[in-house]
Order: sequence, then C-alpha cells, then structure tokens
Amino acid sequence: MTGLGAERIQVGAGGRLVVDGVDCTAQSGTVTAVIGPNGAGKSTLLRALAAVSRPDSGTVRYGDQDAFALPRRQRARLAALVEQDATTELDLTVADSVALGRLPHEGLWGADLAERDRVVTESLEAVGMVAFADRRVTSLSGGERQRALLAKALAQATPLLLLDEPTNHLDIAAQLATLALLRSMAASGTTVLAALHDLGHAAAYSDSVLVLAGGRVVAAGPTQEVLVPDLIRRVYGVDAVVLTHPGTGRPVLALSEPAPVPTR
Ligand SMILES: Nc1ncnc2c1ncn2[C@@H]1O[C@H](COP(=O)(O)OP(=O)(O)OP(=O)(O)O)[C@@H](O)[C@H]1O
Repeated sequence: MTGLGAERIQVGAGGRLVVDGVDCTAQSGTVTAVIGPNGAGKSTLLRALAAVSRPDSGTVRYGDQDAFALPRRQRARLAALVEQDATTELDLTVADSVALGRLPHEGLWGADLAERDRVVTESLEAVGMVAFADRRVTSLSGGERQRALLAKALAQATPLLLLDEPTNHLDIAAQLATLALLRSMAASGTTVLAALHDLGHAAAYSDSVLVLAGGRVVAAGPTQEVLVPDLIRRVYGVDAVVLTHPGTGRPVLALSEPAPVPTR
C-alpha cells in the first residue's frame, strides 16, 4: 500500500508561480479528484507529483520514500502518469506501445515475453481495446488513443496512478467505464489522482477532492464536504444544487449560470 504525500510544491513558469505552495495527500485505495478552472495548475501539479518534472521546491513522497531520490526505474514501478493529450512520435502498434509500460519491470537481460503479452492483453481488455492491438497508434481516433494511453499506464502496474483529464475525447459510455475502472483500481489498493473538469464526475466517483485556483489549494478533503454550492460558486462562478442519486446514494450536481442579480 503506497499513499502519496506532497508538501509546499512550487513551480514557476513564465516568470510567475503557477503552482504556489501546494500540500497534497492521497491515501492508498482512494480516488482523489484534482479540480479547478483552466490554468489553475492541475497539469503542472500532476507532473510534479508523478516526478515527471522536478518542482522548484517542495517534497513528494511515495509511501515513506522521497520520489526524487529514487532511481528512475524504481520510481516508474511506483507511479504512472497518463498525460493530457499526450502524443507519441513513435510509429508503434498499440500492443507495442502498451508493452512499453512493462519496461520498468523487465530485467536488463531480457523480458519474460509470455508475462509481457499477458499483461498487455489484460490492460487492453480493461479499456476495451483488444481489437486495436495491431493498429498503429498514429492511426487511432482521439478517444481510442486516450484508452491506449490508459492501457499503457495499467501495464505499468504501479500502486500510484495519476491521470490528467482521463475522460478527454471519450464518449459518455467510455467516460463512465474509465471512471468505474479507476474506482475498481482504488478498490484493489491503488492510489488514484485524476484531474477532472466534470464536477459531476468528481462528485460521483471520487473520495476526496483537491481544489486548485491560481496555483493554490482553495479546499481539500472528502468529496461530499468539499464539493458544496458555496465552494463551486466561489471557484467557478456558477450555481450548483447538490442532489442525491436515488440508486447510488452519491451526490449529483445540477449546475447553472448564476442567477442575475435583481435590479430595481
Ligand atoms: N511554459 C510556460 N510559460 C508560461 N506559462 C506557463 C507555462 N507552462 C504553463 N504555464 C501556465 O501555467 C498555468 C497552469 O497551467 P496548467 O496546465 O498546469 O493548468 P491546468 O489547471 O491544467 O489548466 P487546464 O484546465 O486548462 O488544462 C497556466 O496559466 C499556464 O498558462
């Protein structure tokens, strides 16, 4: 079981701090939604938490280990990042691209190819992409590519999974299937952090929410306590009514433009 902890993360870009002193914790076996308006710093924070780029200051821990002190290979066995709209220059088949996720687990003197094939197939099955195994990644549609990227991260089989808008480009059924997959990964102990734009998805699928605005944490904590109308209005300037789904008991958000202020 590996949770994630980060303290005082700062990242500068374009002469200003785009992530400004962010603290963040995520427990193993939970889904944390990272939300906030465009430009809030979500992608930048996720890249720092995944140790893909080193922040200007602050610490990131995987369990009790300093993420940046770990050798790259060991780090890649602990944390995977699905980046937003990641493109690949490599003209690989989907299966070969997903197999790249196995590299951190494979010995220097050759891989167990049967094990690699088994994990690649399982990962493609999990995202409904088995039929695309022999297709070139460059020939995929946006949604197919998004699912192939997720399969690669699944093949990496890390206890920490970070995703930047994983429902991008997906049709509604694929969005819900992806979110359900994240929940089932959390149920088997994975620590999941996902930047999400859809507050309804955050309400329905996350245990905790980290709300960013202007590079700072505006609120953090259990989803039902944090994702309340006052916070949503403050951060996004929209009105929200929180209902309860009759089937799941989870919160459902009805969002609308703010009502005009009455004039006399
Ligand atoms: N190289 C750069 N130079 C200048 N500003 C940058 C640079 N990289 C990122 N930024 C700025 O940092 C801020 C945070 O960007 P980031 O992509 O982390 O936001 P985000 O919350 O993921 O946004 P979105 O919801 O639009 O994807 C943005 O205002 C962005 O314009």
